Amino acid sequence: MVNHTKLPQPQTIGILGAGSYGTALAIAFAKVMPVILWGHRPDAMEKMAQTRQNSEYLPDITFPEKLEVSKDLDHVLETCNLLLIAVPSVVLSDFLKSLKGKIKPHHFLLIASKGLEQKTGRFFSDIIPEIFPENHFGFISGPSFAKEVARGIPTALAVASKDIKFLRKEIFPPMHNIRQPLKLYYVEDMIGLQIAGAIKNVIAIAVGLSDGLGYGANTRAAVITHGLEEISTLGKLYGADASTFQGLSGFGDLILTCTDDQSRNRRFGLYLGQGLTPEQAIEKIGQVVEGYYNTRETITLARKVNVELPIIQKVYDILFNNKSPKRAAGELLLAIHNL
Ligand SMILES: NC(=O)c1ccc[n+]([C@@H]2O[C@H](COP(=O)([O-])OP(=O)(O)OC[C@H]3O[C@@H](n4cnc5c(N)ncnc54)[C@H](O)[C@@H]3O)[C@@H](O)[C@H]2O)c1
Ligand SMILES: O=P(O)(O)OC[C@H](O)CO
Repeated sequence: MVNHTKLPQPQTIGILGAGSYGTALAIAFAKVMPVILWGHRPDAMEKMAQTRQNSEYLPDITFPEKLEVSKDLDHVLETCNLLLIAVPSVVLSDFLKSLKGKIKPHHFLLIASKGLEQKTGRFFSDIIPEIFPENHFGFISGPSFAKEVARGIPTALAVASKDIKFLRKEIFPPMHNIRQPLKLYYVEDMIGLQIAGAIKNVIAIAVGLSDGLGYGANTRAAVITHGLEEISTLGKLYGADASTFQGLSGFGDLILTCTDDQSRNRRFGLYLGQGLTPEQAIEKIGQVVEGYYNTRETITLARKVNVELPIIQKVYDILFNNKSPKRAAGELLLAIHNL
C-alpha cells in the first residue's frame, strides 16, 4: 500500500496528452495550482512553450503562469505525483504500457480518456492494475467541451476512484475554492463512469444521424431518453451504480454531447445523416471521433452479457455492416416505438 502522507508538497499535476482536452484541463488547473503539460510531439511542445498557446487545438487562449510546457517525460514523472492522462482512448492501452517501468508506486493515475479498450471492450479499471499493480488510479469525466473548460466557463466534473479521499483532501483542495469555475465532484463508481463516458458518444452519433436525416426535436429527445436507458441497462449488468447514470458523467454528459455541435461525435452522426461515409466524416472532423470505436467495443460488452441494445446496434450496423443510414434510422424508429 502506498503511503500518501509521504508525498512531497506542494502538489504539481502532470498532464500527459496535449490535445484539446489535456491542454484545456492544464489551463483550468494551472489557474490555481502548478501544472506541467506534456505531449508526445516535441516540435508541438516547443511551439507551445514559445507562444504560450496551443494554436492547433485552442487558438487565442493564453496559458496561465503556473502552466509549464514540457517535452521531457522524465522531468514530468520526477516532479509530479498526480498524472492526469488525456490521450485518445484508442491509444490509451498502448500508451500506458509504454510507461511501464517509468511509473513509480507513488504516482496516482487519473484517466480523462473516455472509452473502452480497442477491440476487446475491456474496462481500463481492469487493465491498469495489470500494468501497474501498485498504483492508485481513478477517472475524471463529465460534461465538458475542451474549449469551454479552457475559457473558464463554469463546468462540473465527476472524479471516480477507490481513493477519492486522497484526491479530495491531498491533491485538489485548491480546486475547491468556491470561485473556481471548474468544480469537481467525487464518486466511487469507476465502472459506471467508464460505461457512461464511452457510450454517450455512440448515442450522440445516433442523435446526430437523426438530426442529419431531418428528423425533429421530438425524435432527438426520444433517442436521448432511450439511449440513456440502454446505457443504464448495460451498466447495471456490469455492476455499475444506477445513480451514476443520472449524474454528471451519465445524463449530464449525454445531454451535452447529443445536443451541441461542438461535439465531434454528434457532428460525425450529422455528416452520416447527410450522406457522407464514415471515412469521409472522420476526415472532415479531423480529430478523434471516439464513438466510432466505442460503438464496436459497446457491442462486444453487450454480447458478453447477452443483452440487446437497439439504438447502439443500429449505429453498429451503419458503421461496420454497411447498412444505409436511412434504412437503419427507419428501423431504429420502429424499434424505439416498440420499446
Ligand atoms: N475534447 C474534449 O472536449 C474532451 C472532453 C472530455 C474528454 N475528452 C477526452 O480526452 C481524450 C483526448 O481527447 P482530445 O479531445 O484531447 O483529442 P484531440 O484529438 O484533441 O488530441 C489528441 C491528442 O493526443 C495525442 N496523441 C495521439 N496519440 C498519442 C500517443 N500514442 N501518445 C501520446 N499522445 C498521443 C495527439 O498528438 C493529440 O495531441 C479523449 O479520450 C476524449 O474522450 C475530450
Ligand atoms: O467532442 P466529443 O463528442 O468527443 O465530446 C467531448 C466530450 O466528451 C464532452 O464531454
